[in-house]
Amino acid sequence: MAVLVTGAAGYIGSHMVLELADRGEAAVALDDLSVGRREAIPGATPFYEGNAGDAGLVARIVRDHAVDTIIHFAGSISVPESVADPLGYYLNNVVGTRALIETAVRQGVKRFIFSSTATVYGDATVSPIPETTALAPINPYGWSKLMVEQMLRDTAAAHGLQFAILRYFNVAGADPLGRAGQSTPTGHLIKVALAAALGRRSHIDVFGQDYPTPDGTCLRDYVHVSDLAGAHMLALAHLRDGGGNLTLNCGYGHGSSVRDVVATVRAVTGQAVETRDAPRRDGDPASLIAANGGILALGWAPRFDDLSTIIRHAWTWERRLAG
Ligand SMILES: NC(=O)c1ccc[n+]([C@@H]2O[C@H](COP(=O)([O-])OP(=O)(O)OC[C@H]3O[C@@H](n4cnc5c(N)ncnc54)[C@H](O)[C@@H]3O)[C@@H](O)[C@H]2O)c1
Ligand SMILES: O=c1ccn([C@@H]2O[C@H](COP(=O)(O)OP(=O)(O)O[C@H]3O[C@H](CO)[C@@H](O)[C@H](O)[C@H]3O)[C@@H](O)[C@H]2O)c(=O)[nH]1
Repeated sequence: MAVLVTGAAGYIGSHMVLELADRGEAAVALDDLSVGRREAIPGATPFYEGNAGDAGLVARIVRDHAVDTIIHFAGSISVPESVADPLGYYLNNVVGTRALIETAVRQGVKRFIFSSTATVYGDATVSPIPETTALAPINPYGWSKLMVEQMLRDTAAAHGLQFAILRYFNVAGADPLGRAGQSTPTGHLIKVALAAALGRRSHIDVFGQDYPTPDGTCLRDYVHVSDLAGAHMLALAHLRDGGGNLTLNCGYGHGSSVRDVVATVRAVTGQAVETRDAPRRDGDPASLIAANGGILALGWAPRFDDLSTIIRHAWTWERRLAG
């Protein structure tokens, strides 16, 4: 039996493929390479280039590799881009995923693990945010993820598909052994700040300085990508053992501000990173910090819960990419 990883050539998917290989699991990789890079997938892992919403292709992969679990990372991921292009986001994230879930059901796939996001909480009024908090996204990206969550619950009730919905907070860092990292283009804060440290940007913009947070900039719960891959393995083991369906936050339970991140980037890299105050960015909630009792109860024991370590691993990767 094999695990199909969609979006496997992307940032988190490529770390998941490594984690599965490290644990001796059979994995198959699918990515349309719209953003991801073929080189991100280890040569030994079977790779298919195509769309996760292509029912014919996915059915063939499921049959040829005896896929019993799909871990679905493929999707469009940028909050500001979703504000500018909502229909593109609903097409890729909702319409495409609907087709994938239907193929899973038709082909008898047992389990589906879905990349959701803290963005489903919108401007949450509690911190840290428990999974039971009212869901009220404030941007199309968050809505697209929430729609898929609902589809999964309804499909599970009707057809018995097992699911784990994992709501990631801000994923960051890189494989500690240097085998993978964030190669896909992104406006994520740590990537942008490291580009400035490398001299590839003159400065970084700080979007908004008047949020209701201790230093006026947004708070985020930065979670190491390898710890996140580990959380998926726990969810998979739980479902395999016949455990109930899961909806769980994945974060460490504490936040860092934009200014904290910049200060840590300066400390880790030894470079002066210039910041410029800029207006708020559309669709940004002030604070997103996980209540993580659920994933901890599953046995999650994070290894890299430290912003300096996260940034150090990312810095090692960025310097390697820069050649
Ligand atoms: N990075 C984060 O902080 C974060 C936080 C919360 C949730 N997520 C979710 O995690 C998942 C992975 O995110 P990432 O950071 O690795 O993004 P990424 O852009 O690096 O990877 C996504 C991959 O999916 C591929 N892809 C996109 N649409 C596709 C399609 N229709 N068919 C096949 N392949 C397709 C892209 O080529 C890319 O390789 C996404 O679903 C994202 O919404 C990410
Ligand atoms: O050049 C920059 C880039 C970002 N920020 C700020 O830094 C914070 C983090 O932004 P970013 O790294 O872009 O991540 P988010 O917008 O928080 O979204 C990420 O984290 C979400 C979960 O919390 C995921 O759902 C998304 O896919 C993922 O992009 C926000 O306050 C931004 O306004 C800046 O000030 N300057």
